[in-house]
Amino acid sequence: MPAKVLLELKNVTIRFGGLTAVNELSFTLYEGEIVGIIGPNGAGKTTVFNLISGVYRPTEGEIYLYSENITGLKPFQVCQKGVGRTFQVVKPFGSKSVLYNVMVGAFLRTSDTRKSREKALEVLQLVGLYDKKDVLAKNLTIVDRKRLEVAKALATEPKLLLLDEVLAGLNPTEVEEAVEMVKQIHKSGITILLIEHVLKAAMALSQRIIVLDYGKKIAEGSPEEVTSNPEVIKAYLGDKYGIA
Ligand SMILES: Nc1ncnc2c1ncn2[C@@H]1O[C@H](COP(=O)(O)OP(=O)(O)OP(=O)(O)O)[C@@H](O)[C@H]1O
Repeated sequence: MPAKVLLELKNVTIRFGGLTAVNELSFTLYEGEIVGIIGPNGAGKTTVFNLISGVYRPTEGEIYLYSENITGLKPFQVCQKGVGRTFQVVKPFGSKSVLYNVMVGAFLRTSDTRKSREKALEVLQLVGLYDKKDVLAKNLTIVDRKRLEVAKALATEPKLLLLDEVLAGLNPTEVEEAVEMVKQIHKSGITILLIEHVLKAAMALSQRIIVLDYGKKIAEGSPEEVTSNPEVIKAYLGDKYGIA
């Protein structure tokens, strides 16, 4: 049986004044995929996440989740429908424990404290933070803060997880660990759409890549296909991150 369509963007455009941050973007995401969105600085990647998660409403176009038009829904409604996300800049409740922070996410699905604690402990195990459940969030290292951010999103029980640069700022060993974590999450049955600047890792993780430049999709395909695409190479020339 062919995979089910989970998410569909149809000609999505958003303008901020005179700037078209995302320009007639269309793509389809199937259940069970890991898809990466890459592109130079300012290409519109985070704006795409803000559009999907309801932070922004598109100026034009529609967004469908399991064939339901979710365009214009509020962020908590999109989250309730099964889309979890992390943010590029992580903002935990610093003076609260790791467990508390994750339970906040779990309360989206239950008002029962015991159940929310159980869910939080389960996702802490999945992201490798179980042993640090009682540590105050502000005392976590960068890599653990990223894990916490992912755990908070997972606690909302998403069907689709949007990961915004979870590998940025990590050293090579930490990147390897984080890549492993993303693979585990995917194995647990969650579809993943990720934005990455660490291109090697994005390539290693993603089955399919969408390349944005100035808000437009300039390429889509397997990692091999997009990295040999002349337009993609041109878009990255001069970008400090390079293609490698
Ligand atoms: N709320 C906003 N108001 C005005 N302009 C915005 C807003 N949000 C994003 N932009 C602009 O839209 C463009 C795309 O930004 P976006 O953050 O989506 O890019 P990005 O690909 O995620 O970049 P980076 O890799 O640097 O995070 C940029 O020119 C940005 O300045």
